[in-house]
Amino acid sequence: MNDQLPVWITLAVLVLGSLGFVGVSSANRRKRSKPHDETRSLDGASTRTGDVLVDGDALGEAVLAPSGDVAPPQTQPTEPQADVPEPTAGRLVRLRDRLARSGSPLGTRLLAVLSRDHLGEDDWDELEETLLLADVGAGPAAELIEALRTQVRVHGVKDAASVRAMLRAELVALVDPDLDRTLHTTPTVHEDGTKTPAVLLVVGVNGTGKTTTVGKLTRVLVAEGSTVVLGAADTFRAAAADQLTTWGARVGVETVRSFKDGADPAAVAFDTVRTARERGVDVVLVDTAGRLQNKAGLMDELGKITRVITKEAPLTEVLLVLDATTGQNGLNQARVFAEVAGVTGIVLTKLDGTAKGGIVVAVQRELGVPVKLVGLGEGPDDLAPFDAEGFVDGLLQA
Ligand SMILES: Nc1nc2c(ncn2[C@@H]2O[C@H](COP(=O)(O)OP(=O)(O)OP(=O)(O)O)[C@@H](O)[C@H]2O)c(=O)[nH]1
Repeated sequence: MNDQLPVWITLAVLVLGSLGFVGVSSANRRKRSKPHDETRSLDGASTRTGDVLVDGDALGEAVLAPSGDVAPPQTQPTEPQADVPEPTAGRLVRLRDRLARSGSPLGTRLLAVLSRDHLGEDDWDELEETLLLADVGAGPAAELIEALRTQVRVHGVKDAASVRAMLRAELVALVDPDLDRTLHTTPTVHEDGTKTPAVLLVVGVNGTGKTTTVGKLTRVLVAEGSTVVLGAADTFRAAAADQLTTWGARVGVETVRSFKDGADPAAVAFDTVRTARERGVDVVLVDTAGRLQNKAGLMDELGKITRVITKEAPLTEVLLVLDATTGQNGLNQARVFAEVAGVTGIVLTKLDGTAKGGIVVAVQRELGVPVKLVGLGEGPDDLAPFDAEGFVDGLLQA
């Protein structure tokens, strides 16, 4: 036995040593994983966050209301500021490249016909057809043809440069440079120094690009020096809130959201605006679900969201997001939203994916609301403030 003592001692040391190693290693793992398991919410309350919450496991019980369908909205902590968004000036110039890639653009075809030596009835018909195919709409197309006919009668068709100048002037008039396209994002600062945030509600049919637009617009506002809070009131599609949170986190902006599927979107919207007020934030952007079940349902949902928001702060903009590639079909759906939501501006997305730039004109005419922003791609900074001259130059130079 005594002979074997050193062997036993050596074995005991080895076993204890390896146990010790495992213990330290686990402790380190726990330490490393702690930030994922527990962080502070905007309210300073300790909540568990991270991948687990996104997966929506039993953790929900810790952060959701114990009973009832409506979950209290949660604020999602953000990662350190990572991106520096591009300035917005000059972004519309990209339209030219994007249109050039979309094949047989409107401007090129119009110029080709107008540059012919003697314009006969067939040529005018061809011009009108080109405008209709580009979704300009029957009324505006007829108006433009009439104006061009008058110009040609008075001045004649001369060199390419004057044809282009004539077409440019008439297209700019059609798109209407006098419409007020200001995006109202300025908060109201009161005498006592408190602030009422500007509140922008973003509505539209699903898949048109609402969440992406809110994300891109957040970047624009951050680049301009505003503080922003996002509200994920699209509680219909769980991934929409995750998507929005990611957009915000990339520029250090926080998102108010619920972790319960189908939670009341109005509750999320209300909490977002209240959070923004309490924190003295400049702008609130509220993303909504695009369910167009029926007009009454939509009216109920958007009506309720609007009512609860306005208890905290007036709505400064209701932006209708419209997919430029859906043409007349999209317009019909947009009309329903415009009727129920009191739309103040249009965001025309996916303009990069269509040669039919004429939809800008049709949309403004049909809805009586100006296009304020255009989406020119899927990139984070592919959102441009819209102006008539820049847009027409894009069409004609493509
Ligand atoms: N090419 C292009 N794609 C865009 C543009 N804007 C959005 N998209 C894409 O359109 C798709 C739908 O965008 P979302 O932002 O999820 O649309 P949504 O309206 O929020 O959809 P729901 O949440 O289902 O209502 C995504 O793949 C976006 O990348 C744009 O201007 N150009």
